Amino acid sequence: MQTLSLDDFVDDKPWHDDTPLLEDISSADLIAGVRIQRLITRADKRGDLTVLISALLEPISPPPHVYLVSAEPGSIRAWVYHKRQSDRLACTNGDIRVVLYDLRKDSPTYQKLEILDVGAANKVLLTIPPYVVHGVHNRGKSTATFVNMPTNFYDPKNPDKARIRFDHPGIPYRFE
Ligand SMILES: Cc1cn([C@H]2C[C@H](O)[C@@H](COP(=O)(O)OP(=O)(O)O[C@H]3O[C@@H](C)C(=O)[C@@H](O)[C@H]3O)O2)c(=O)[nH]c1=O
Repeated sequence: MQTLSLDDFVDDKPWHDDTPLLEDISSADLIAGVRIQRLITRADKRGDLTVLISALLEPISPPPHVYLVSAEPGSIRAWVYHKRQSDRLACTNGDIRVVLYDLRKDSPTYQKLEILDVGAANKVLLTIPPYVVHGVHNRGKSTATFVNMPTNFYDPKNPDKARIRFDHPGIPYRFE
């Protein structure tokens, strides 16, 4: 049997398909600075692959920190905002509602509420800029996961996270 060498491997051929990678889901009335990009899943008989973020088509701020959140059915993570980082939530499974609220007094969308239902039926990369208040609710009957690829690393000695209770009356949304 001839000894296998690296040269015996065959390089993948270039390929292209018409499904745009990370296409913006245009919604003119989004809260200022929020971005929603559609995630594309490519499947084959072995399973599937979904690109969560890529610098292929445009420069990105490379994520210095990436983590996976598992949300139990009915669980609520709200309300939070970050002062220095943008969150980049890749939601690809489950039935997740992300609620955004703009309390930036100088924002053109000040006091705008945004309700986004994402996950298996609407796979997205959601970019949430600093100071935009957000909450995440797993409305499904099974555990859901999402990946966060924030623009800053998380420092336990100086967590960049400000919170208020999920049912604060100052935010015009009730998690049910
Ligand atoms: C963010 C983070 C938290 N942790 C720890 C802190 C804590 O013990 C546990 C859970 O962290 P938190 O309570 O901050 O995570 P949580 O409040 O569940 O926040 C998550 O939910 C959504 C709404 C977000 O906006 C993200 O910030 C995401 O971190 O994990 C890390 O070890 N590394 C990290 O990068």
